Amino acid sequence: MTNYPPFPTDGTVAVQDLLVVDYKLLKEGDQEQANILWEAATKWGFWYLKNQEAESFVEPMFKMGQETLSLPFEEKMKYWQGNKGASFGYRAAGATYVDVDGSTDASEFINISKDDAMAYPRVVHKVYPETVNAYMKDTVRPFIETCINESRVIMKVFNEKLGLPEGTLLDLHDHTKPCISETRCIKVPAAPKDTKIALGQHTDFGSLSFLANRLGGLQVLISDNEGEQWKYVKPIEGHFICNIGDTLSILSGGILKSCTHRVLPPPGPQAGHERWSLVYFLRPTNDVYLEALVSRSSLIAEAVRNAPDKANAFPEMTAAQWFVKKQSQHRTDKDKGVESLLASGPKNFEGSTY
Ligand SMILES: O=C(O)CCC(=O)C(=O)O
Ligand SMILES: [Fe+2]
Repeated sequence: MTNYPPFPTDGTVAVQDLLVVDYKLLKEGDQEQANILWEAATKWGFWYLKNQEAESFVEPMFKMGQETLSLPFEEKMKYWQGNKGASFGYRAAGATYVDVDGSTDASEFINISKDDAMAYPRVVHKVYPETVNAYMKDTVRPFIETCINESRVIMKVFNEKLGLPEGTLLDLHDHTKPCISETRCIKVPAAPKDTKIALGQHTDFGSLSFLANRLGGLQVLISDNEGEQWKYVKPIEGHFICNIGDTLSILSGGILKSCTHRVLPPPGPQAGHERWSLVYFLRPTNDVYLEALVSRSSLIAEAVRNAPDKANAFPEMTAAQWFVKKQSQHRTDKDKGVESLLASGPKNFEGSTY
């Protein structure tokens, strides 16, 4: 991919240093790495994963994303994710509000379901553009499979540290069952006009996210003695940026942290470059009921006892139902049909006026 200018490390922007977990050692059972992972996941919910095994698929995944998102708008809208809570397929930039003043995001996605990639050419949920299908067997599927394998190593550590019966978290994320896990390739156009926020603040819905980005822009909301502060996360080549999402935080009674984050246009000398990022979102199987696993771990039971406000905040529905609810929030295209969106054209979706 392009040779980008460096991420600014001269103190002009606030940067959050994340702990680095060595995947290779973690997989071999190294206790020190397990402790680093646990510290990162319980304090901040974000960490770098080095020596991860999916790196050879990252560039081809970006190529797939570039070929797909450079298709004409009308063509991409044939694969629209819709506005009824589904996620798989194409999502135009500007689909969500990022501020109460009505400004919208500037990120365009192609989302590919884990179930569809695994079953390809059989269709489980959705059909995709030819530019995706051409990469399905040699790139998309092995990328997802590698992320799943890595998630299993990480989940085993969490399972043990949380004192859960063996295999509990793996069962709740059984990759052979239907679920809403997906991979996402994201484009933010070069210097979107006046855009201050490329992707609005959010927590990830699912359990674990594996993110590869080349340019800065990702910010995490950190609370410390000085209060709350947005800090950039510096992309490091070959490293995934991993984070905990809401469902794993709920299941663990809040012990594992789901950290709020957002994306700004790239900072400093990186400004004005088109920004690409890639994520695999590992989510629970559809039927998992979202509540803390208090009856299976005394540690989780204690955490919930100590934070009763959190205990009352459980969604009281399954992962699949809650996802539909979350996906429907803050949408700009709520009541619009595909015809009216096509008639407005992509201009309405480019950049924001915030
Ligand atoms: O593009 C990034 O760096 C982060 C994307 C993200 O947070 C998301 O898609 O949920
Ligand atoms: Fe996110």
